Amino acid sequence: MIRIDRVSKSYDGGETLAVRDLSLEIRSGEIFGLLGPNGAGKSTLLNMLAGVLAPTSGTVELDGVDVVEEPLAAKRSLCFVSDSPDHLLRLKGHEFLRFIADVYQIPTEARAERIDRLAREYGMQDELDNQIQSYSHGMRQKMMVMGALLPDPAVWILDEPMTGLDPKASWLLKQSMRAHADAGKTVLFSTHVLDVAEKVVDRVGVIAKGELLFVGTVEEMRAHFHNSGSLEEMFLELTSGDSPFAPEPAEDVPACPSGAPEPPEVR
Ligand SMILES: Nc1ncnc2c1ncn2[C@@H]1O[C@H](COP(=O)(O)OP(=O)(O)OP(=O)(O)O)[C@@H](O)[C@H]1O
Repeated sequence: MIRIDRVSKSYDGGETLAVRDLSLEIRSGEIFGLLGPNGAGKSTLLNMLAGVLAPTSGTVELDGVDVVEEPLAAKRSLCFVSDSPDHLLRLKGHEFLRFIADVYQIPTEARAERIDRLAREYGMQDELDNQIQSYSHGMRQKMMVMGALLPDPAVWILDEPMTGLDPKASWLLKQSMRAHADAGKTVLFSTHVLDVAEKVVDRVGVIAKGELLFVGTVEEMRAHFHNSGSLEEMFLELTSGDSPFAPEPAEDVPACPSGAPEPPEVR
């Protein structure tokens, strides 16, 4: 489970407020999709959850462990795929995966079998002896995803994980996400690919200008908007400047359209 309590993050000495007083709980056993336009604050939020960035204020807990107060314990319970798969580029594929296995103390007997299985699944068997810097963008992304799948931690945080993956790898990743959540673990990912999100998520959160505008299932979103259309249509409606949910509304704009039922959680 991920608990985010009144988290804010500013950059440039407070000039840019990337995440604003955001609270959210993501449950064990669910796949949660974080959606939002460019610059909405998704990566900033995910980096704070992963302990890469410190919040300016507020707290984050992973399975009850505070990410700032107990960084090592928190990191042990999570794997993070960032949106720039450019880490440890000089390592060869198998060195990178062994490094991950060491960090997460995966027993020797299990690691060879898991690395072999992941490499076969993602079609990377012939690449493991090559340096990651020689990989294409999609191959780097596959390697980062394999690194996240290897330790099987309680929480997966994936920042735009489908970007650059070929259809088979993308399908495999979706299957793995479902299996992970069905095993009672937590999967949080951000994406711009709304038709993928619609198929895979249990709940979505829509963020714009650092604020959460909606949290709920796609069905709840449809009921709220009286819309039988796609997630994409509702997303565009929700994040358009005209939306009553758009951040920083004029003071006389109501929080909900009149006559519309209250959504499960609208912020
Ligand atoms: N290192 C940084 N220094 C200053 N401002 C930053 C930094 N990183 C992000 N920002 C700003 O914070 C805001 C949120 O950016 P963030 O990268 O979190 O958005 P995002 O939703 O992930 O965007 P995208 O979908 O384009 O990846 C933006 O206004 C961005 O310009």
